[in-house]
Amino acid sequence: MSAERLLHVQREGLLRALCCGGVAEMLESVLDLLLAWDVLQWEEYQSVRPPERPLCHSARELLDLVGSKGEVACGLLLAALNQVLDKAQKASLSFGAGGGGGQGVPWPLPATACQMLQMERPRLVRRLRGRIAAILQSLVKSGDLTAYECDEVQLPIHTPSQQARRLLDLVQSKGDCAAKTLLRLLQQMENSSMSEDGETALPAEVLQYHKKLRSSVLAQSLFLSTYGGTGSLSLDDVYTEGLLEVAQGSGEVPRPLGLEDIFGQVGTLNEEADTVLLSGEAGSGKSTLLQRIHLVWARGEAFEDRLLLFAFSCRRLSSEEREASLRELLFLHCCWPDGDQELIFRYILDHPHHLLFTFDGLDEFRHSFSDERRLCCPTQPAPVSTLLFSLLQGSLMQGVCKVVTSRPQAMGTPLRLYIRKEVQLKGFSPEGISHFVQNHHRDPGVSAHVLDMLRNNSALFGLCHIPVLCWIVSKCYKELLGSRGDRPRTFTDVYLMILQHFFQHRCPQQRTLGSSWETSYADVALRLGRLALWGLKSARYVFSNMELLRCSMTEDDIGTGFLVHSEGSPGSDGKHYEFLHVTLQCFFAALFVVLDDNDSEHSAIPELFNIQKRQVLVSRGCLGPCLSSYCGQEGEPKGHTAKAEKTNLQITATFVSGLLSHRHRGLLLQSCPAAAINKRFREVARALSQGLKKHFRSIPRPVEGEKKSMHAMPEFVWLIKCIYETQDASMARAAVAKLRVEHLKLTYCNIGPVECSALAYVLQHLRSPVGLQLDYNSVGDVGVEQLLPCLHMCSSLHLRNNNVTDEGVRKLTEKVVQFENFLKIALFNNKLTDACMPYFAQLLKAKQNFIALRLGNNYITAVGAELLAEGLRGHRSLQFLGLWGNKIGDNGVQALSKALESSHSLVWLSLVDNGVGSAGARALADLIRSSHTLEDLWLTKNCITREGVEYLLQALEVNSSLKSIWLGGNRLSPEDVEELKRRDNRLIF
Ligand SMILES: Nc1ncnc2c1ncn2[C@@H]1O[C@H](COP(=O)(O)OP(=O)(O)OP(=O)(O)O)[C@@H](O)[C@H]1O
Repeated sequence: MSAERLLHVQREGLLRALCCGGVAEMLESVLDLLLAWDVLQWEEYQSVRPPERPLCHSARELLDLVGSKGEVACGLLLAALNQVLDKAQKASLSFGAGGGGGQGVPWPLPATACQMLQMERPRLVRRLRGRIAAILQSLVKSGDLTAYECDEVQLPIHTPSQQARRLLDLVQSKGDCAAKTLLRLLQQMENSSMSEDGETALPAEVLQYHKKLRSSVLAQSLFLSTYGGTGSLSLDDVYTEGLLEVAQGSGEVPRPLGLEDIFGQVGTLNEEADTVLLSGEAGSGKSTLLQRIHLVWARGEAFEDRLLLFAFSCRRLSSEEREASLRELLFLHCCWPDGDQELIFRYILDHPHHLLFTFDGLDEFRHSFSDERRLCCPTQPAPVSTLLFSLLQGSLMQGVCKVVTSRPQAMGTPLRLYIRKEVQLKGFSPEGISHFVQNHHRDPGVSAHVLDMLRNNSALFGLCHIPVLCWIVSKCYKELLGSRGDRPRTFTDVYLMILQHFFQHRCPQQRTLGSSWETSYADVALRLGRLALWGLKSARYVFSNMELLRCSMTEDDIGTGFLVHSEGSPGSDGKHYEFLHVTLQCFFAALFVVLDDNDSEHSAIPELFNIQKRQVLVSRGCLGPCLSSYCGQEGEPKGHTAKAEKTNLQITATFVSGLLSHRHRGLLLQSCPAAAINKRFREVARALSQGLKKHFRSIPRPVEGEKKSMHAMPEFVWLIKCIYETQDASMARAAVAKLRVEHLKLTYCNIGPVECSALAYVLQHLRSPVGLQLDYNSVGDVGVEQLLPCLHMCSSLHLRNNNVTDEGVRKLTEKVVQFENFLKIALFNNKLTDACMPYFAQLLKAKQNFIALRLGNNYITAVGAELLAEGLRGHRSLQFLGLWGNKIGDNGVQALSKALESSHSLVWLSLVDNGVGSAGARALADLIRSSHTLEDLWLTKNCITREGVEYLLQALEVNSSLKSIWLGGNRLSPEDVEELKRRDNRLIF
């Protein structure tokens, strides 16, 4: 279709995209390109540009104007739109052949500096954005601009991009001399990486503000809040590096990152966006990591290019009900300037690249994201939600780096569009756990004891990968050492331990929780639980004194230690409190759901578990009536709808399952009648069974020739975790009794060791074996160990990208060697070395029905290949062997080929990117000669020369089963390739 026609038929969609969110930036960026490509003349540009006219008028006029200029102009407009619009906006539009972005057009070189300003306009706008004040100052000094013109350019109603455009227009109107000065100044600044202030020193007021901000951030970040502000444990003493990875989809292989990488290029998905998302499950350490960033910045140990750091808590921002401008937000919420406010704010606006904004806990922000209103003006008051979202998506303070933390599921698609990159926090590694415990217990005897105990209880060790649980376990080590009988292995077990710890701390003479529960603390737990649940259902995590009173909380209740002081929102009166950690709030909420007997007619359980009805729960469901009498009205600010955070409700439901389990019945029965407990347990069982059935019903019919497969969603994993908490084998058996699939896919489901324990607990009851695909998770060696109990029901195990090491392989192979059904392993992209090759060799020797071994992208060398060859020699069933991206070289290939010569089963062999040369090719030729089964041989990206290919060709003469040898990326000239292709079309380059 012609460009003219495309413009015509898509007019409505194009207008919508150009006016998206009522912000002019999209249209103005398109205009920049059209001006640069000479599609628009200067006068035409002036006549269509906003803000001289309403945005939609400008957009319509632009389409009309370009439409009247013919096919080429229309093509270039489409190309400009293709460059400027984001992925989601482009999804429903077509850009025709000009969609390449106008980059192939041979533009003449600019003859004058003014022409340069015009032709380079889009890039210059970007380059100027953070340097406007400095450039203006220099241009005034050089006499090219007046102070009045300077002020005009910098009017605060304009965004930095608009200011850059106004500056360019102004300088262009002054002529070539001014244009040359501007280009020179910009170049000088970039070359010397000078600050935006050019040669002028930082104003004294700004310096003073910087110092004040530093000391305030330092004071706030020195101690970990979990410790109830006791100040006894500084962040320095206890901080342990967590595992950080860039999210999938960035095209990069995940590798552990350091703090600096959060701000670097690695993993960038969207160059134009400024917001970095730091995501992780509950308690994985997001807030602590942010606190670490604050601390090292405040001490001047890192991120020195960020002069000012503004740290926000979304929890606190949530309770801000007044409208505020950006200026108020910065000064009131972060640090009040003692000096000239005007000057400091001006500095902030002019130096976006010197600022860092952090927003902790976006999942705790009570208001939904809305794209309807975007704010550009930094002095205009607006609801805090509008301010926050305008900052995150960049219409406000473009160019400022923002880091926002959130649980993964809480970050909806609309906001994800504005994410520069996502960095995932995966909790502690096994070494991290040891490090944390040693930091926590400076007495080496105690830490060794705790670690020993963890090593002997792998389910608990798995839980400790989540830092908040590691903290609880370390804190409650005495309770743990004293625990007899049932060893703690579930979330609920661990949280009951902290309950016991705090209550016992209040009343040391009572030795066990059992004896004190009913008499002393059941009422306290109920009051805390009521407050906790009320908070969760309306996404409240900070409570005023008044709210505590409404839930009948006493000073003594507060003294138990589960609530800690919180700052509340600025300007709010009286003391404020929050739970030690939000997961503890979930635990108390669960206690309330399980124990409260005031309203036995209305059980909260069905709603808590029912995913679809969950929004109802927030506004008017069963939890509403049973709580409102205690806590009064919701008190939502007008125009806002609060939303309960779904993962917190899921965590609460998980605890409800655990508390109702038979193991903890004794405890509950002291405060609640048995009939009520039994009824609630039945409700949980029903809800879980219905939830799973819903998943099973959604399994599509298998495509012909393919296995029946279920791609599980994170919600499925949550249901399985609830079943694990119940520790009820019959429930686990019933859960999968009707699951009839051959393949269970759980990729990208945030599966760590804890989830592995739960999966194994349930999947061991499957009726027939499944292929279990756990690619792209964080299973690790501990997770592998947790999976062992279900491997007899697995036909294959896929663990691509899961941090598995040789130790994990040892445990895995030792186990699966006994299982007849187990036929395939895929461990692409893990941390395997030569040391685990004897385990695979042994597996192959012992299992003569094994089919596929895929070990690509690990650290296997010739030594490992030789060890593996031991197992391959004489093996009778292996069909697929994948060693892509290792370093086995010629020697390794020689050993493998020799061992495989006797194989009557091998169909597919991959040795891509392994440093294989012609000697290796010669060895493979022998294998080809002897094999009657091999069909595909992958040798791409090696260093095979012409000589090596000749060996392969000779062997092909006597082999008719081989269908293809892939040879692209070897040491062959284009002429060689052409000739070789002709000699045998099974050679593919
Ligand atoms: N890197 C770390 N070093 C030491 N302790 C840590 C670390 N990360 C987390 N912790 C411990 O775990 C607790 C919970 O961590 P944090 O609050 O940072 O998790 P989170 O991911 O923000 O949780 P949520 O999503 O539930 O708010 C901390 O208070 C601290 O005790």
